[in-house]
Amino acid sequence: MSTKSHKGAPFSWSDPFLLDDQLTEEERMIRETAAAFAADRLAPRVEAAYLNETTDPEIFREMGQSGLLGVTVSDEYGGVGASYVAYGLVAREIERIDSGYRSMASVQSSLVMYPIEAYGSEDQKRKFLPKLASGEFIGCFGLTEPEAGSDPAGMRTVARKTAGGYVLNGSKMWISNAPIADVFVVWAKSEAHGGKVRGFVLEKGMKGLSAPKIEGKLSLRASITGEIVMENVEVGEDALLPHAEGMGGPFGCLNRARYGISWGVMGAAEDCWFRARSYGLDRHQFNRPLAATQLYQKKLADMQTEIALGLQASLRVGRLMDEGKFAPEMISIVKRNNCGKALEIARQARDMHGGNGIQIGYHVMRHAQNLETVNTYEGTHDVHALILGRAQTGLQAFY
Ligand SMILES: Cc1cc2nc3c(=O)[nH]c(=O)nc-3n(C[C@H](O)[C@H](O)[C@H](O)COP(=O)(O)OP(=O)(O)OC[C@H]3O[C@@H](n4cnc5c(N)ncnc54)[C@H](O)[C@@H]3O)c2cc1C
Repeated sequence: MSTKSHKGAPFSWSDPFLLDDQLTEEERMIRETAAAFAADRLAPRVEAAYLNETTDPEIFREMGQSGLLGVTVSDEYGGVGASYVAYGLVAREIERIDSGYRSMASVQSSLVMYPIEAYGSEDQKRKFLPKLASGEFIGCFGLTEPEAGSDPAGMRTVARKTAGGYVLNGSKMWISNAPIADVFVVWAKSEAHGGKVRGFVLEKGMKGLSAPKIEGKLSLRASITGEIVMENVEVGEDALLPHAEGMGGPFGCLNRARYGISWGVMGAAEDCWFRARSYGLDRHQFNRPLAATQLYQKKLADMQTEIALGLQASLRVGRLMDEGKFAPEMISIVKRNNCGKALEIARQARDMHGGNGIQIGYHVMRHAQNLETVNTYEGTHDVHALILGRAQTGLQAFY
């Protein structure tokens, strides 16, 4: 008998395409754990952290205890061994509270644990991964430099060969978690490998290694950012990530983080959308709720549409990643689209809150400020357009 209904089903305004039904039991459980963690542990902290520009390192241990770090990393090394879709769902729930908290977790999972698992030696995996998964160690990822942002291949950090290993010199800029990090995954041009980019795992306390905080950010204020300064940092051969050579190494990590961001920003956008809807129902002007006006409803409809489409697209890319069938350009589509749309939604929600929208207690302006960074880091909105333009024309328009 056909199961097709001609009557249609009830419409769920907050989950229009029934995303929840497309998840496995395990994915739903992980999402619920992340949502409870975000509500209980992150939401109560975020206003003070943002206003005072402070990052509590304890959050990493709390995330670790809740199984939110290294979601895709094998359980043999302390990770959760779950799907990329589960990882995306965690990012969405954390970023519903703040993009800074999601940045802290993304860096740890995709930019530090992933390269150690994918490119590291067995010794490196055993030494670092379990402690990164538990949050005992905090990690950071140093690719960007003062003179090399969108074009990381222009980096100046060098690794020179010594008798027992390497000596590193250079500086990295805009590095999330750096001032509080124990483990530094840094990328340098290695003279011993024909100038090819290689990854190194440095540890806090090494002579010549420092990570000063960058002060005065007006965005991502709950997530600490710093420089990494390397002045004749001597490391043994065991600091080299043996299985990555060339820009494919850092880009492999960035693909994972960018994918997670595409889900994360939809969480921030959903928070803005839900708040704008509630505000419009409560707030009366001209003797009726704001939400009763056509313009207000049109804005809510735009938010709902973009979020529903963005989440479906990220889910599709996540499933393809889990099947090993993704291409990096797919990630450019969802990173670029979802960040741009989330930023527009947050700005719109700020406007819909009127004067209250600029207050910390209404949250929407904090999301908008944060999303300015998220639209820029991990490949700017325009640089992802160039990646997609190249893929369809065969013409490189970067220079
Ligand atoms: C808060 C924060 C946290 C960060 N965390 C990290 C981290 O943990 N690790 C890390 O390695 N990096 C990190 N970054 C760095 C981030 O990835 C870079 O800022 C980003 O890649 C852009 O580089 P840039 O700032 O040098 O800008 P630029 O590359 O100088 O770009 C400036 C503008 O020029 C445009 N542009 C650049 N090239 C072209 C082109 N060919 N054609 C047209 N337009 C172009 C860009 O789109 C942008 O609008 C972080 C940044 C911030 C702000």
